[in-house]
Amino acid sequence: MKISVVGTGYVGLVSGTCFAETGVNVTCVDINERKVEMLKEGHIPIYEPGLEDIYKKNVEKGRLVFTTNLEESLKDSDAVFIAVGTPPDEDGSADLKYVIGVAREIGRTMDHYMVVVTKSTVPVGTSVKVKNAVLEELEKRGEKVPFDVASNPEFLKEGSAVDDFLKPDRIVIGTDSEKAQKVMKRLYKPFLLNGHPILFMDITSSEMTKYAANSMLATKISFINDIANLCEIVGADVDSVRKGIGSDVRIGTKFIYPGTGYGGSCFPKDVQALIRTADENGYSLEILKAVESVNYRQKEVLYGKIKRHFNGDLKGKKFAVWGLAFKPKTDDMREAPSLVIIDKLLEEGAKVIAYDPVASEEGKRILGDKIEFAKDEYDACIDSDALVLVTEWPEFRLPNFRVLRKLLKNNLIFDGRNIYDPEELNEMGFTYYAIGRKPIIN
Ligand SMILES: NC(=O)c1ccc[n+]([C@@H]2O[C@H](COP(=O)([O-])OP(=O)(O)OC[C@H]3O[C@@H](n4cnc5c(N)ncnc54)[C@H](O)[C@@H]3O)[C@@H](O)[C@H]2O)c1
Ligand SMILES: O=c1ccn([C@@H]2O[C@H](COP(=O)(O)OP(=O)(O)O[C@H]3O[C@H](CO)[C@@H](O)[C@H](O)[C@H]3O)[C@@H](O)[C@H]2O)c(=O)[nH]1
Repeated sequence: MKISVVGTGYVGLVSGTCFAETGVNVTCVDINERKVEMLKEGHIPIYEPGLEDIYKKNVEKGRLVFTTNLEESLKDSDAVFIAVGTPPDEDGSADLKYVIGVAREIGRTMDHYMVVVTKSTVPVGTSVKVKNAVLEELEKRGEKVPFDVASNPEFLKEGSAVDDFLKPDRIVIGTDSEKAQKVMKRLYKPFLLNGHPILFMDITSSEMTKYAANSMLATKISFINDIANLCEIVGADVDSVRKGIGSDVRIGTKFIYPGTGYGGSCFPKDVQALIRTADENGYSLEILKAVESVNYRQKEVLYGKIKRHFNGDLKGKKFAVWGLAFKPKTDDMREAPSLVIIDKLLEEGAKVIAYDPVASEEGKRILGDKIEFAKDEYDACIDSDALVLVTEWPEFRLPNFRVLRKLLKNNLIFDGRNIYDPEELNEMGFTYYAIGRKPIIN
């Protein structure tokens, strides 16, 4: 089979590469010439564990190619996947200009039957817009090229995108065409050998499934963050409570880790977009509105602890921030809690020196010389007043606390992800603040 994937971001590049891994011929298309050049020269523009190996292998085999020319990519394709960005518009709704722009270009250039698949996260009704955009362009050409549309939301997570794509929990396909179903079934069969299902449904339900899934996950996170804050007030330990509730299989252990609020390019914008869809349809999604406001508040919780510890005076203090990316194993800083915490510290006249194993370059691009960048996690702590852990990279989990005690001016740690053992830090004489747990004061 042969497919085109339009957009070579986290979703497009991972999807295209993983499809190539099954033997499909894949052409990845992007309008960003620099990105396409990089990819042609053997460099991946994003950090995603495991991607480089299969990218190199499939490029060598000639099954994975890159271009800026959509028309050329569509030649002989059985399907074209639209995987471009859908950033939030000013009012919170998803901006569809890139998706519809690509649909129009497909309509202008396609010359044989194919399935036009929307993989970007798009609100209910978008596949109809995609279909109409293609039809309008075909009409302008005065040609009748047959095609079907399908909605195929993507559920991969950054940091484990390749694994998630190769071993999905389920594949969701919305389409009303049997022919399109057959093409999609054929393409996805190699990923479902683990017995996980391919779920066919109507297009509207498929589009809704993506937003409902992300909103449910965001709700779990805001719920546990709210509970964590209450635990602190009443003297409970949220880590015990998390384990206590998570062992009930109806609740489950995943996505109930409290922290500094959810970030990234998906939850914040998708929760907002679903609230907006409901508003437009005369319905108010009360739970999601609370999820959003709890998350907004949560991003400032760690900063609040820092400010209170220093009795409101942060002027001239220096903080070592560990972790800039919105989560471990990615270089993505979109909506990262680190940005909120750093901004707040700088506003109060504090200095920040940050270290991230992968996102430091992205940090330099976004923050410029507003903060300093350390060469490693220990370097960041030299003469800092406190360590502020924001992103739980694996290499931050077991630092040498004896060394930290020597480097830091005060034995003081603010842990935004509850990764350290309070008792161990107490024994070592640290003052330790975490989320939803009693502080250790030494
Ligand atoms: N990042 C994730 O983890 C994730 C997971 C599931 C779903 N999604 C959804 O998938 C979509 C893409 O997300 P992403 O994170 O990969 O975005 P991204 O910003 O990383 O990449 C989008 C790419 O599309 C390209 N593009 C824009 N217009 C184009 C055009 N007309 N022709 C060709 N290329 C074009 C851009 O240059 C860019 O490289 C979004 O709707 C997002 O919500 C993202
Ligand atoms: O228990 C948890 C789990 C996650 N987070 C935070 O939630 C955010 C999002 O994390 P995660 O979901 O792992 O990463 P994403 O790459 O944003 O993936 C989400 O968004 C994608 C884009 O739509 C979906 O495809 C995925 O299924 C969905 O998990 C990050 O800031 C995490 O730190 C928590 O605070 N506590």
